[in-house]
Amino acid sequence: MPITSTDIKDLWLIEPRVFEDTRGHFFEAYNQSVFEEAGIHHRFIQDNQSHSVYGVIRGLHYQLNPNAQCKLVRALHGRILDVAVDMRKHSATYGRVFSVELSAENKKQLLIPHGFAHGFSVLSATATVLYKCDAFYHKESEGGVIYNDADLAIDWQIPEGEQILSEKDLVLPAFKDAQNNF
Ligand SMILES: Cc1cn([C@H]2C[C@H](O)[C@@H](COP(=O)(O)OP(=O)(O)O[C@H]3O[C@@H](C)C(=O)[C@@H](O)[C@H]3O)O2)c(=O)[nH]c1=O
Repeated sequence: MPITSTDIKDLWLIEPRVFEDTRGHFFEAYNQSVFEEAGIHHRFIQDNQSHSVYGVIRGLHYQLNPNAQCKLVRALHGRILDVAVDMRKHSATYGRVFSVELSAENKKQLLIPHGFAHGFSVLSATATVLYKCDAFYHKESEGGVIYNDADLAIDWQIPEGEQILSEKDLVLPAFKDAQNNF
């Protein structure tokens, strides 16, 4: 299960080793000891799953400290563009956007640490996304950044007229005004 660093500290890309045979395939979707060996120490305690149609953009979301969440994200079905934004004020990459396509086919996973906003867009007809979290959902700690923030300038790879967002996500603040205790 190769775990590779990205150009943002503590943000990791995981590509499981897939075993194919006449029956189909097998892979370890998560193995705590492999992560520990790579120096990544998180204890996942909640799994979330969502299903969305083409054009949906969910995000950008985070939970504030002390309820910040590390997330290990993958697509069980379909293709998504997964996006993480570094919100750690003292980080050398503060405000940097990282995006990667995660799909049922490429089986890639993104490990997003505390201090990041997270979102994704759905590139296929439908997509099912599963992410492990190391902290429980805490509604009062929820924070967010507007998906079309001018400074972040994220390309969600969905034409403007085809983007679908929740009412909640349409009124999130700009990156520079977002609540941030990271
Ligand atoms: C996130 C979450 C939501 N909910 C409830 C609240 C609400 O009624 C319903 C749908 O919630 P939302 O609209 O916030 O779902 P969604 O927009 O999919 O929110 C998620 O977006 C992605 C990008 C993330 O990174 C997640 O952390 C989470 O914020 O589910 C839970 O019960 N537990 C949870 O952990």
